[in-house]
Formats: sequence, C-alpha cells, structure tokens
Amino acid sequence: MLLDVKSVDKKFNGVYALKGLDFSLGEGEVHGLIGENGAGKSTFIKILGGVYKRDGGSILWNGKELSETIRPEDSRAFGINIIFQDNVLIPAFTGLENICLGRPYPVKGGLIQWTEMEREAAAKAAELGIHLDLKKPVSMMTPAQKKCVEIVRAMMSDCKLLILDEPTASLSDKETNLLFSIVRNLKAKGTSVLYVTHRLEEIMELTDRVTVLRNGTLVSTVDTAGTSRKELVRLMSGNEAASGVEDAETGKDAESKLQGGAADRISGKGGVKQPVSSEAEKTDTQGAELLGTGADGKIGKTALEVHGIRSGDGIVRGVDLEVKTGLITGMFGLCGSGRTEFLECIYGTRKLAGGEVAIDGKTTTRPTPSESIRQGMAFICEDRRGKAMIPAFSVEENMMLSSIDRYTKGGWFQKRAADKKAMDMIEALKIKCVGVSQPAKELSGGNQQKVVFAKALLTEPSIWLCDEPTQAVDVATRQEIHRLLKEEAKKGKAVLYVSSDLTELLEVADEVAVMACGRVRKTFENKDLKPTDVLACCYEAEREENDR
Ligand SMILES: Nc1ncnc2c1ncn2[C@@H]1O[C@H](COP(=O)(O)OP(=O)(O)OP(=O)(O)O)[C@@H](O)[C@H]1O
Repeated sequence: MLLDVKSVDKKFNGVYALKGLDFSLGEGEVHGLIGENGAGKSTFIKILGGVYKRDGGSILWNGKELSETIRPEDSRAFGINIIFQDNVLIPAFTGLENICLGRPYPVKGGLIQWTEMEREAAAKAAELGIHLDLKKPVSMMTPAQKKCVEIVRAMMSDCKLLILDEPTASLSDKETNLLFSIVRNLKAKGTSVLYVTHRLEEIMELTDRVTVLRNGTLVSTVDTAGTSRKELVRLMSGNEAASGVEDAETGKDAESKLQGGAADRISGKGGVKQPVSSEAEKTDTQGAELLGTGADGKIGKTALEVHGIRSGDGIVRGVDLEVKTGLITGMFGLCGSGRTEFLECIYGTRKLAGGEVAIDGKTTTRPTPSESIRQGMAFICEDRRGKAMIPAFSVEENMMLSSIDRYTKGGWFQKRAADKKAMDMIEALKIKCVGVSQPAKELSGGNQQKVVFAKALLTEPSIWLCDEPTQAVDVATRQEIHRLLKEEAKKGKAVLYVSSDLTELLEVADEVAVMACGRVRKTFENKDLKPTDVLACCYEAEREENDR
C-alpha cells in the first residue's frame, strides 16, 4: 500500500473531527472519499497535507511512518499534492507564473530562465492531455482552466498522490469530462488519486474504491463496482429510508419508493417529483416559518427586468432578461459564458458599461450592492470565501452582515434578538457548529455555505440571485435549499438560479435561460425540456461565435 492510515484522531477545541480513522490507498488507485457536511473529509486531507497535526494514530507512507509534525512542504516532498475546493491561485499572475510559484527557478547569468520553465510546464500539460494558454492571466481563465493550472502545478513535482477536493464544483459537463480524462490519465501513469466529492455519480464513474465517513468516523470502505449510489447514500446518512435511488447494480428504478431528501438529486433524473418524507416536511416547515409569511400572492409579475446589460470588461455583452415573481428562472451556460458576471452586474459588484436594471419598475443604470439589498435583493455568490463571508467573523456576525440594521435600535445592536435568530437558522439549516460565536473559518465548507444562505434568508429578500448556491453542500442540504427556494417562489418571490449542473437546474427551475458568449440566447419553458436541448443551444451559440 502507498498509504496506510491507522486509528487517526483529530480534535478541535476538545471535539473529535476524526476518531480512530483507518484508511488505505494503493498505487494507481482512484479512491473516493464521501460523507455529509462536517463528516471530516477536509480534516483528513489536511492531515495528509501537513496542514493539521494529528492527535493520535499512525500514517504509513510507502511503509514508513510519517511524523506527526510534518509540514505542507514535507508532504509535497513525499509526493502528496492537494487541490483544495477554493482555488488558491494568484489571479494577476499568468498560468505559468502560478505553476512556477514556490519552485526553484532555473537561473543563468543572474536571469530567470522563463523559456525553459515554459517548455517544462507545456510538456507536463501536454503529457496530461491539458491544452492551455499558459501566458494568460489566471483572472481571465474559466474555472476549468484554473483547475487545470492547479493540476499541472501539482504534477510538476514528483506527485504520487493527488488529492482533489470537490474538483467539479463549478464545472459544467464538458469541463467535468475533461477533468475525468485527466484523472484517468494520471491513474494510467500510476499516480494515485483521492477524490473528495458530494456528487455520487462521479464516484461511481471514476473510482476503484470508496470510503464513507460519518461524524468523523469510518463507516466503511467498499469496492465501487460492488456498490450503488443507493447504498452509498444509506452509508453516509445512516438512514435506511434514504435509499430511493436507481440501483446501479440492478439498474432498477427505485425512485417510486423514494422517501424524499437526498435521493432524488442523486438519481440524476431531472424533473421527477418525489414524495416528501416527514423529516423533510419538518425542515420545510421550519424553513417556511423562518422566511416569514410574506406571501403577497403576486405570481407572474415582473420583479426584475434587465435591458442591454453590458459589463465594463466586455464579458457580458448585451443581456435582456425578465425575472418573474412566483417562478424559479434557471440560468445555464458553459464555463466562461458570463453567467456569474451577469449576476454581478445586476447586483452592482461589477461595473456596467451600458444597459439598465429595473427592480419593481424602478430603473437604474448604476446598481450598487447596498441599494440592491435595500430593494429586496439577496445575492448568493459563487466565491464563498472571497466574497460571500468574512472567515474570521463568527457564524452569527456573518449571518447578520446584510441585515444588521434590522437588529439595531437607537444605535444599539440587539444582541439577544440576533442570537435567537442565528440559533433558529442553525437549527433550521442544520448547520454543524459549536455555537453562534464560532469563527466561520472553522466550519466545514458545506456548513459555511449554509451560513451564507442564512445571511440571505435574514434579509427576507423578494428577489434571489443565486450563483451555484448548492456548491459543496451534501445531498440532503441540497434538497433543503431547493425546497426553501421553491417555497419562496410559491410566496410570490422571484428567483434567478445559476448552476453549472444541468440536472440540478432542470429539477429546480420553471424556465431555463441559456447564456452563451455573454448573451442570453434563448429561454426555454421547463416542460419536457431535455438536457440535450439546452446543450445544443449552448454549442450552437459557441459555433456561431467562433465563425464570426
Ligand atoms: N480549524 C478548525 N477549527 C475548529 N473546528 C474545525 C476546524 N476545521 C474543521 N473543524 C470541524 O471539524 C468537523 C469536520 O469538518 P471538515 O471540514 O473536515 O468536514 P467535511 O467532511 O470536509 O465537510 P464538507 O463536506 O462540508 O466540506 C466540522 O465539525 C468542523 O466544524
């Protein structure tokens, strides 16, 4: 075995994040690691990467015991490289500069040999089947291209184990396929891959074995070929009822038996309405209570209208769109289509070069975030750590960021009322944390995303702008978020929902606007809509653009 982990423990503030974990990984093996939010996946990979020190147990690497005090640079020297959920590239640097960062620069006559480094990086990219303009600044790259830069960077040194944490979080199908072929390429060359994800279809397609964690402990390690998504859901949740997904072995469609919750998302079958479990109903009701009773009964009224929106940087190139109350308007586009930038233009975090935004008939050519919030807009943005939260602030402080004025009277912050609201949110969204004052940076990725969602809920918005709102959340939470937004729409709120996951979008949206090359190409009603219809529209737009 390349890696043999025995009885590893890790505690934070006296609470176990990992307890007695056993794990093994062979050379050239692709091993999946799954578990609900807060199960301990990131903690484990951070221990392997020398970011956290383990509190007990042993780790054998190629048969040799790794010291408890290994540092990230030691781990990299052993051949362990991690690509984290939130990318850590320097945006202003080119792909090549990022790849070379932290490596010894070849120097001749006092000059850095950039051509030599470029040759090396290009050769490595070609070997991995990655085609990339290495001279492009990272800020101009799509999420998929950034992921490729990180992979090339990891593989420049002698990488024996590549750890990928939620690598496809904002990649669309096309880019995901590219990533899969890179992983298969690595496996063929004998590199091991530890693949962490909430997307079980990826686990089934890519891995040899899967390890399931629950509450910091090992549930089981199973051969992928001998299991099914249904079984994996059951192992993750420990809930016998959470099993109504298509059984991979029998191919039998078990959706009719579904008890709601996680399973319908994993089934990968868009648009199937599922019976709701009593547990799910409870969460739904809690969510509805939290949202208040603000139903104004106005369905189908224009809540948000944009005309000819163009961004200053030329990414958004003249978008017209109408978002109506009572509906979830989905937006789909391939990476680089301008979907995120479009939402930023509406909200006011990206400069407009032209066009106007009208909220409830009130028009502006210069939206700003504070005015957008005042007008009832909430924005769940894609860049969680960078833009949606302040990691050093507590859970409660983050939740209150956009609604602090509601909890301030005569200049005094109403701490008790805010505490109570924050605690309600923790309960309703099942946020795994020690309490309202725990720093948000200490929460697992999925739980941080729930805090961001709670922050938006607390503003009681009438218009939701959601950019990948379910990224990094586990399957059950994904369902809860969908239910809350559907509930909002039912009450007459408007929702604009961007996702790179077409299956998810077809499950949640009433209509789907297709964005390509900075423009909305077409809006489909989501009735008998097939993924191929949407994709065909994207590809046709790209073709037309390339022919220009
Ligand atoms: N630095 C830290 N300080 C305190 N607690 C922490 C810290 N890092 C992680 N934890 C806690 O350890 C537990 C496991 O978190 P971890 O991030 O490993 O979960 P995860 O399985 O990766 O979840 P997700 O799917 O949401 O990313 C959580 O309860 C989390 O709050």
